[in-house]
This record gives sequence, structure tokens and C-alpha cells, in this order.
Amino acid sequence: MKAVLALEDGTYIEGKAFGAEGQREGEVVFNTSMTGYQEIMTDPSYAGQIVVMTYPLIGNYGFNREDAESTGPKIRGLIIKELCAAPSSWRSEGSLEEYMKEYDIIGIQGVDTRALTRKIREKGTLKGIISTGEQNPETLVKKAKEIDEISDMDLVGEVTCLRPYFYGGSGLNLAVIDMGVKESILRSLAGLGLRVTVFPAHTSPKEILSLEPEGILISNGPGDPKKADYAVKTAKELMECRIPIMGICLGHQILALAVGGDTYKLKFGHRGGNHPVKDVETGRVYITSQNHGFAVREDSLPDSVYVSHINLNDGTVEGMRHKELPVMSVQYHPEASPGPTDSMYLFNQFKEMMGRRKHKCL
Ligand SMILES: NC(=O)CC[C@H](N)C(=O)O
Repeated sequence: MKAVLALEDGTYIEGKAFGAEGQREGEVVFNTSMTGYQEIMTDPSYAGQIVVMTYPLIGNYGFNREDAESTGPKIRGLIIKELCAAPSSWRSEGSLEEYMKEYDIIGIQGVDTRALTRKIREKGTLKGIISTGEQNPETLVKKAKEIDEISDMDLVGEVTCLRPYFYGGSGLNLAVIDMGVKESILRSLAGLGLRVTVFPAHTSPKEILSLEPEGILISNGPGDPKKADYAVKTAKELMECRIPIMGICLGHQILALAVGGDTYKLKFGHRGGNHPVKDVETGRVYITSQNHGFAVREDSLPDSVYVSHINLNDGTVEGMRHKELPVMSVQYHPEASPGPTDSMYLFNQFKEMMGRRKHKCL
């Protein structure tokens, strides 16, 4: 069956459908990872987005539920050059196409993803629609122009958990504020010897403190950090208690807003498995896994914090530390999934911080 992609700038691309049938709209973003399509599709930070994979052959190792980052795919659609015709892996539970049909995700293949990515790099992220079957190009382009901006959507509300739950692990108590958390973050932290409990994004500081946590993690998640003003307020209150806090990706942006800094939307974001980041304290450069469309404005940060990590591609802020409070955050993904595991040391630093500090709100 035919599938088409229409973008808000008038671009209209024909390809071949795979996965579910119908029509889906979202912000079209590209990811340059060579593998990891399962983790990307199920990462809740992609809610509201249609993902273009720049690697030309996708689906090679089918699909398994073990590598999923959440209960199912969170992307709105998938754009690829070519779907692997004969997937094979001893861990596979079925083909990518079967999985997409099961979870009602639309895919389009046969797209010149290199040209499409160049367009997005040039013009910035574009809103778009993928649709199966015959369509009228003008109508679809017009519809693409009318799609809501990502900043106007409450995407965290779509992906956060409904009630608190105990994830696993034993040792120091860690409370995770679930803005759309990736399972591999929870797995990494429980594996380090922490007792991990997860709370919905809207949980009050009082309820979180009732767990008597030694540390708090504000997770990754979809959308514009400014839309999560309730979490910014919670972060501010928890920081005043001097509890060790770590922010990852959306969590990092929320902490930056909580200390009085500002965030902005990047032209086309950072999504891939090989972004070079320098740890300013040690001078070491790490290859990192990234997925974000917003960033912290460096010149907006107050004197109470310093930039701990910078992106060597474009000089943007990749990490932040508070000078007095036990607060650290990174814009990228220490848990990787997919991508290099170079940055796991950050979890150890946070665990140490949790063991050292005594806070005052309990
Ligand atoms: N992975 C994330 O947490 C992404 C954060 C935020 N939604 C952004 O796009 O910048």
C-alpha cells in the first residue's frame, strides 16, 4: 500500500506503507543512531513526534519487549529508507512491522531520508503528517500547517504513570519524578543499589517527602519544559530541602528553570548516539546518547550554578551543577539505550551524593 508524508513547508513525499493504516500527525525529527530503533520508538520523550531514522536499513533484528523503554511505542510514526525484509535475532519476538501493527503505529518506507534530514537541518524541525492510501496533496499539506506546536501540548500528561509504584532495588531510597521515564534509567539506578520508587509528574513535594528519600531524580520526558511549570515548582521546593537531586534531559531543563534560568527550542535538536560532550571539570570528552529538542540558555543561568558539561558540536549546555546545593543534571542520557554507556559514572556520582547529604525537610 502507498503511504505519503506531507510537511508544513509544502513538501510532499510518496512512499510505501508499513505497520498500521490511517493518518498520524506530529513534529518530524531525525535520529542518527545506527541501531536502537526499539528503544527510540518506546522512549516516552518522543511523544508527539514522528521519527526519521537516518540509518538506511531498519528492522534488521525484529522486535522484543525486553528492550522496550516503556509499555509500548510512544512515537506517532516512523519514516525510513528501507524496512529489512528478513529480520533475524535469537531475541526477536516478531518483525518490526508486526509490532507496529499491534500498537497501531504507521510507518512509511522508500523515503530519501538523507534529503529529508537535510531539509530539516536547513529549515528546522517541521510539523508533518503521514497517511496511508491515496491522498490529496494540498489538503494534507494544509492540515500539516495546522498541527499544534509541541510547546502547546501537555505531552507529559500522556506518558507519566497514574499512581506511585515501587520499581525495585534495595539500599538508599530514591524517588523518581516520572515525566516520561525510560525504563533503562530505573534499571540502571536499581542496579546500582538504590531502592527506586516512581511518582507521577504532578505529585506534591509533601507526598514525595513522605517516602523519606535520600535522593530525587527528575526524569526525561516529552515536550517543552516550560509546559511543566508544576514540576518546576516542585523542584524548587525540594531543592530548598537540600535533598540531592539529579535531572536527566527534561529533568535538567526543569532544574534550570527552577534556579531561575531559561530554556529555548533548538533548530533541529540533538537525537543520536554519538554526540561529543566535554566534562568541564575533568576535561574528558564522552560520546553520548541524546534525544532533545530544547536546551538551557547558558547566559540565563544564575551565579548559584555552573555549566558542568558542554556539547562540542555546537557549544550548548549539556550539564549543570549547583555550587552549594547537591543538585546535578545532564541534558543527555547516562543510561544510553540506545548508545554508548560512557556516562554511567554520573549515576555513581549521584549515588555518592545521596549517601553524603543530610537534608532538612524530614
Ligand atoms: N529526552 C528528553 O527528556 C527530552 C526533553 C525535552 N522534551 C526536549 O525535547 O528537549
